[in-house]
Amino acid sequence: MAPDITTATAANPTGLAKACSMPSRAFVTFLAGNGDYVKGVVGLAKGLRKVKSKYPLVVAILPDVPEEHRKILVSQGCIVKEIEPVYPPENQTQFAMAYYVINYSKLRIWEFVEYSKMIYLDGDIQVFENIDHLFDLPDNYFYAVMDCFCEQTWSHSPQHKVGYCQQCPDRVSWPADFGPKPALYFNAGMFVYEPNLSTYHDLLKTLKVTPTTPFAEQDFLNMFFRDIYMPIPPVYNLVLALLWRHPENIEFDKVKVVHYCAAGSKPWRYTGEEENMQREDIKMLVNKWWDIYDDESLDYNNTGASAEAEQRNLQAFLAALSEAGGVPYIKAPSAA
Ligand SMILES: O=c1ccn([C@@H]2O[C@H](COP(=O)(O)OP(=O)(O)O)[C@@H](O)[C@H]2O)c(=O)[nH]1
Ligand SMILES: OC[C@H]1O[C@H](O[C@@H]2[C@@H](O)[C@H](O)[C@@H](O)[C@H](O)[C@@H]2O)[C@H](O)[C@@H](O)[C@H]1O
Ligand SMILES: [Mn+2]
Repeated sequence: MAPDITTATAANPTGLAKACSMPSRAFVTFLAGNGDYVKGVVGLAKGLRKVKSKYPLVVAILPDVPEEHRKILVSQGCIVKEIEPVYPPENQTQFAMAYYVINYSKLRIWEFVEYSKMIYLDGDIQVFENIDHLFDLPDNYFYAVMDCFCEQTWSHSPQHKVGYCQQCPDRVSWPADFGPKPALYFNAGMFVYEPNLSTYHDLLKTLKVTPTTPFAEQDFLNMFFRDIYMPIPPVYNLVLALLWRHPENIEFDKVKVVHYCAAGSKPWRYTGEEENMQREDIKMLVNKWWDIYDDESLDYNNTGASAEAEQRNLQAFLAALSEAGGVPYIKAPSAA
């Protein structure tokens, strides 16, 4: 019986991942608009290549991402998947940043069930050390790094008002008359998850009846996954504010993943004018991001990865064809 050869895609070049039920894994990020976040995604693609990750980068793009940006992403070896926007119920609240409304579209990545496990990374994240081992974390949990409530962006929240932060729960204890202490809360710029259709439909159904809140999909994901959320160390998602809010929680030299989410810290927009942006550690991290972005040796077409990928795909396809009773397949000697 010939294997069910599904449509070959960049992620599944021989269309055989399903037929061979290979557990496939990938990093995934999200890109919207025709602005400069595409630079963030290119930087991320090159950073993952620099750390020799075994897994591809999928980019979930909204329809408003222009063809020119899509071509750039494909030329950098990304697997580009267009998604439809997800809109929250009508907007009953002021988002911490007006553009956060588009971030609900991130929920579409639960539909990517051709992958058994994925690591989501914001486009303003850079991976400076290999984190492929996170794919081996036990299934059925939602792994992410705890956020911080100390920045002005949290001024709307009761915890900010009393000076409570989960990063240092003993500094100011949670007031008894505020009711139960809030559940641990993660930053949604990076998380390890398993795509799943029933979870996906449950997310969309629940969203329809959930009032919007200042941190948009991040608040929603924290509510939805609160029972299976498993905190992982901040080295996997350094929310920059921790450098000045909770330096005692950070071993700077051990940081593997940096999240350029503090105001003024997006490397491709960096001017150094905003608060904290003249710190030596911030300037060093912004330069490290640019070193990767500007490194042409990390471009997909310069790394031989593309030629290797083509050879691998051909071998896999011929093996499958042979298995399916097609042409006899004799493994070619490795070119190397
Ligand atoms: O105009 C935009 C705004 C956001 N994003 C994507 O949405 C993510 C979340 O937004 P952002 O990182 O700016 O939020 P922050 O982490 O800074 O709060 C970004 O990293 C991008 O991947 C995008 O592609 N275009
Ligand atoms: O749409 C809501 C966004 O909320 C989060 O960003 C915030 C949050 O981390 C605050 O705690 C920080 O103070 C702030 O700087 C930062 O921008 C996620 O990084 C982003 O991916 C996205 O979910
Ligand atoms: Mn971000």
